[in-house]
Amino acid sequence: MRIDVVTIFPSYLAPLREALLGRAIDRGLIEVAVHDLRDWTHDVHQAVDDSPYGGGPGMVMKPQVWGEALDSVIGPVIDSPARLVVPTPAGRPFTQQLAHEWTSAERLVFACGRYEGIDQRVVDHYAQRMPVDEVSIGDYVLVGGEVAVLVMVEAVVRLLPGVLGNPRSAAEDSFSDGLLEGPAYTRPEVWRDLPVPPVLRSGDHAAVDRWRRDRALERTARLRPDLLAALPPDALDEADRAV
Ligand SMILES: O[C@H]1NC=Nc2ccccc21
Repeated sequence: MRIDVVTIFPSYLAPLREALLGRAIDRGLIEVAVHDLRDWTHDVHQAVDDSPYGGGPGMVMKPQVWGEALDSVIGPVIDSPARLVVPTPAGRPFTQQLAHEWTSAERLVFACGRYEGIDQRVVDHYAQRMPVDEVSIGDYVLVGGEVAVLVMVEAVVRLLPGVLGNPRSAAEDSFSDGLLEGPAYTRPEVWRDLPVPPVLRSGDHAAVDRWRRDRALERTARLRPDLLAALPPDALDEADRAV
């Protein structure tokens, strides 16, 4: 998978080259290119934004600059293998399911908006030619899309074959079965007078699996009842319903 990010703060994306993602790049599992939007400005001030039509606070990013940048980065959009992703608080929610969908994309191109966003005609123009997703990572407002891109790239790349050491990890994520993960423990057996739940040291795998499922159901019911409500009817068996 090739990932391109266009931003006015390229250094914000430096973490993409660290740790797990950095290793995925080194191993050739992904290619990552970060582009400075200002490279496509032609004025001495390298202006990328302007006042909003209709008035109002803040600034809107100029369509011309974005058009030149995205044409250059995406290349010929006819039958382009790329998806254009525009992080915005006014977008559809980014979810684990969307992360899985994007793993089949040959290319992901992220357009990082700052200020009050990007002139809508940029999305409208490219949406006529290729898949464009306006996506939010949550109902709060960040200063720009760069942090959202870090979140989304990590969520997608970790799902790619070969990236995680243990593929079971991705299969057993929170949300993979629609529930939150239950609590996890490691040595020592007792820490500050707090013991590890004995069942986890019993060696009885069926009992451990049941215990973990019960804790996940309890945690989900307590913290995310919406996830429980969204489960398909056959997702919970009789033992689950007893929790
Ligand atoms: O992903 C969004 N969530 C919240 N705030 C944002 C601000 C700019 C771009 C994207 C987002």
